Amino acid sequence: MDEFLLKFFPNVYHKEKNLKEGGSQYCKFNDHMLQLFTSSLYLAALVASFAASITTKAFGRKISMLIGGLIFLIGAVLNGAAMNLGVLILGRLLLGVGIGYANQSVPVYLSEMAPPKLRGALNVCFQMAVTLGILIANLVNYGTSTMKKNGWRVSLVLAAVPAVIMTVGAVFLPDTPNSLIDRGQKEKAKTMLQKIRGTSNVDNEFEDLIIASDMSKQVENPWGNIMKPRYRPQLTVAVLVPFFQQLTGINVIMFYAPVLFKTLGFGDGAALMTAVITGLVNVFATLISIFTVDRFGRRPLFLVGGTLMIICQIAVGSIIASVFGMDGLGTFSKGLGNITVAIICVYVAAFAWSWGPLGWLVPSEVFPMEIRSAGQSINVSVNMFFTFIIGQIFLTMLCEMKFGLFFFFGGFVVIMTFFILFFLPETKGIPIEDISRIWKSHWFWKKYMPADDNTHV
Ligand SMILES: OC[C@H]1O[C@](O)(CO)[C@@H](O)[C@@H]1O
Repeated sequence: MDEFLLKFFPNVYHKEKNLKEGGSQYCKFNDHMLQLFTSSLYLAALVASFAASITTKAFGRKISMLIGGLIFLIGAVLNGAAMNLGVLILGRLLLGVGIGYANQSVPVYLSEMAPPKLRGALNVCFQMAVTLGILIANLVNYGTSTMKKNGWRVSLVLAAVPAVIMTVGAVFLPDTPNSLIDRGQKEKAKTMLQKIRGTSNVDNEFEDLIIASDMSKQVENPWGNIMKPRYRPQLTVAVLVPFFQQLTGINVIMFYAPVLFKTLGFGDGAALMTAVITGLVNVFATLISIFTVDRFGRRPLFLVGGTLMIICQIAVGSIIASVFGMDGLGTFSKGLGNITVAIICVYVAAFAWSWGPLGWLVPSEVFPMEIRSAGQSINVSVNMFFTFIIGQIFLTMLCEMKFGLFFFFGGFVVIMTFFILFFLPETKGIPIEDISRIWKSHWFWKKYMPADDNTHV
């Protein structure tokens, strides 16, 4: 929104206005402060996810959600009231801390509360909520962009709504049985398990939870443990899957869709509307994942999604190259602009049934108990780190690499699709306690598996 740019990023505003008469389209939004504004949130989230793992372990999942909600609320209010760039970025950092706490505690909470046979679908619901949030934010931006004054303030302060829901919700949510056992409250844990399973017959599951908790307490140093050769496959997944998820380039579309569409020559309103369309596609394609992930498995979703993404990235890169060339001079015809948006929608859909949800699901289901907490922290922090990197350098990359940027991300999707093909075993339908057998029978990873070792089962 012009009013926002003029107030906080006047350089970007003037550069954009001057360009209306021509000049390179690739660099008009290249501004380090604008990128810092976008990406500072993820840096804060990365640091907070480690703090959250300590809070979550010591005080329970709901306390972490409560802290996350409250800090997010303060961030939203600061952002809406910001009078200068410093306060704006401070608010953004607090939003990040809230997100770090939420990302760490909510998936753990969900998977501990879920009955085992619903765990996959419920886990994908986490990403479903992420995509719904993005869509609502895009709609809010579309609505507030037409306000004469202070549209940006309304847009930013409305982040307080989910913050209040989360804070109040956390007060009323019960704690998970796993967390209660971990904190020595066995009786309470059993009553809770009976309540959430809807039956008094929970002895077997309760026994398993006690054993799992005892086992995890025996592991003195999960961080040292996860570095052992026998956990190499899991460590590889915990690092590479979130890294690859971000290197699909999805957040270029999610963060900068309006900017990208403006670069393609759409007006302000049309650019925001197009961002709403990609947001809708994102939500509906995530639904596809919920309904197919336990039927077809993870690998087919990854492989079909990856292949489609590669095709779309090559197509978008080629179209932009043909219109803007190397010097960034040129204008999109209406027809070609629409075709480009359609291709971007296919790309978003392919991501939303594959790397989006599976980027969270797959790492969370491959760790044996004794390294689960460490593995999950690695997963979240690698994800946040690369979200930060992409947020921080995208506008500069677009300016420097031009249309080549799309080939750059497309190249990464080629690599990750081959990684899935050769190195990721199928985890569909395998009970989490038996998960180590997928590595023992894998052509590559079996060499890391001690044949007679059962401690990690
Ligand atoms: O749906 C897109 C969103 O999904 C994620 O890749 C994972 O939650 C986010 O980084 C991104 O903004």
